[in-house]
Amino acid sequence: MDLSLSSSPNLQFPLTKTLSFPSRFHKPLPFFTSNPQIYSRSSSITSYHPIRAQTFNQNNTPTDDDDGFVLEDVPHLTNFLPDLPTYPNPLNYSQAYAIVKDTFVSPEDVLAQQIVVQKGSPRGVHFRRAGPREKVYFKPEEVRACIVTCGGLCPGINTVIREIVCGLNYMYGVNTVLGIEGGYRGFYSKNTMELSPKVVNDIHKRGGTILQTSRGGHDTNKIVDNIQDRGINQVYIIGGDGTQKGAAAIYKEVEKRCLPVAVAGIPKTIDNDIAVIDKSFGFDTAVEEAQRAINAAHVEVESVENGVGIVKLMGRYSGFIAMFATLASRDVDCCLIPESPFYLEGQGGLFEFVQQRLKENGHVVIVLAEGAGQEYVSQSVNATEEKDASGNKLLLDIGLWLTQKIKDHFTMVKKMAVNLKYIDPTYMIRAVPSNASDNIYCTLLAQSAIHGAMAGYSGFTVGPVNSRHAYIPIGRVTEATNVVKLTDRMWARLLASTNQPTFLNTHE
Ligand SMILES: Nc1ncnc2c1ncn2[C@@H]1O[C@H](COP(=O)(O)OP(=O)(O)OP(=O)(O)O)[C@@H](O)[C@H]1O
Ligand SMILES: O=P(O)(O)OC[C@H]1O[C@](O)(CO)[C@@H](O)[C@@H]1O
Ligand SMILES: [Mg+2]
Repeated sequence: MDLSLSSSPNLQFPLTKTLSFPSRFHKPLPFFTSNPQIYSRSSSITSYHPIRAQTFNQNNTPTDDDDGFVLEDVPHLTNFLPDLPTYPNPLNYSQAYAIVKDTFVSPEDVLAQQIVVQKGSPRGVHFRRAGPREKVYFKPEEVRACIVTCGGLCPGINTVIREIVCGLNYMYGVNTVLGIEGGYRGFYSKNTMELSPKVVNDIHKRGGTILQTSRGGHDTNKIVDNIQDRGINQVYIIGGDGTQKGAAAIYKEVEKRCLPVAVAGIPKTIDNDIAVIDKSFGFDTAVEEAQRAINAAHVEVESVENGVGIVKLMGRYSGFIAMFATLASRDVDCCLIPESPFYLEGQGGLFEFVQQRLKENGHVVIVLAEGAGQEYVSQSVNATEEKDASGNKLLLDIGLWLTQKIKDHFTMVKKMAVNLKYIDPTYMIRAVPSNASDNIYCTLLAQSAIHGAMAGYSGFTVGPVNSRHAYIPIGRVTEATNVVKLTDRMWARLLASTNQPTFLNTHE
């Protein structure tokens, strides 16, 4: 199966033409489509359509033996700049790669989205494998890269920044990397920070982001104007689903203006709510850090009579942190997440369960994701819907609400004194530096993003798909939110571990 693109870095273009950086008012070239005989490509990365790859026989005639193989490919700069010159990859001369057997990823390497398949089933969706390519589309000395961090914090952001700066420098000899301060709006409202391996050397030991972050303030035109004005030709964008949507908009504008600018997204979200990728960086650290809060709750409630510990963890729409922290801890009696509605009163309800555990064990620990039961809180406090600067709904405090409900129920209805301890460690678990495994993960993400940008890919998000890193079209990761699927086995594993109610009974 020939997966080479007429527009991909397969050494198909002569190295003769040098391309000057177009001015901001450069007239856009007509949209370049790749050779339809070889491949058909979606012109939009935001509305996402899977594309079927076509196979060819030796006479270059299309054949029909692709077994349902679909490649969801990422854009390449040559889509709209077909004459971009290429250069040998500097990794050819890198000591680090001197004895590596296969330094370069074959253009034919792809990763399957589904690895559990049945005999005879279609081969399904694939993504381009991340990694260094034989030819690059940038001269190292001409690269002016920038990094921006947007959205909420997450352990590991500084590690990604460090590894982009060091990777660009040590692997590709790039000396100019600018830090955009304060998120998207920093492009047009702040000065940049010069980043060198020396500047970023030990930032991975700190939580947060040395570049600062923000919500809102995404003005695509102003951002791209600024990219042009500063002569930036590689943009590394670290952030969650909102940020990746912003990255897609930047890519579209760059494409419209026909700028030789690679736009690479690195997915960041403590909630692990980004689709397609195996998990997001910082998530494991957050789960580990959450253990400390759960442990504290357990110690507290074990040491008193009728102790009820409530721990609130992050997770707006996705209860992954709560689910994995519960599974890891084994001190948790009940885990409540946004995906699984619960109820308090009656048979199979939370009150009944709490009472039963108090009777059996003398204490109970409840972990809840911040997005759980929002409908109850908003009803009870009659709240108006407030949003943050990015348009995300501001959540009401389910932890406080539940604490009060349990207290009222047991003291007033059951005439039973309970000892309630409510712990809200939400910001603590995302402010810590990343742990060892997340640091390694961040390094791979950064290096994969660099290889992709240097190879001329653009408008992509990098991330692991079935443990191997892939270049994923941005639209593919933003079209849906990754949530806990109650019908998958993992939630069943949690229920089997805690033996908590499923809340599936119709409640009276
Ligand atoms: N649809 C969109 N188009 C362009 N920009 C967007 C869009 N949605 C969000 N953004 C921008 O992306 C940035 C970050 O968005 P947001 O605050 O939603 O965080 P996030 O990236 O989703 O991260 P997290 O949810 O993990 O905190 C903001 O600057 C916001 O303006
Ligand atoms: O208060 P902030 O910084 O806007 O962020 C809070 C939100 O960010 C997240 O951590 C996602 O980044 C959510 O879990 C949480 O609701
Ligand atoms: Mg988000």
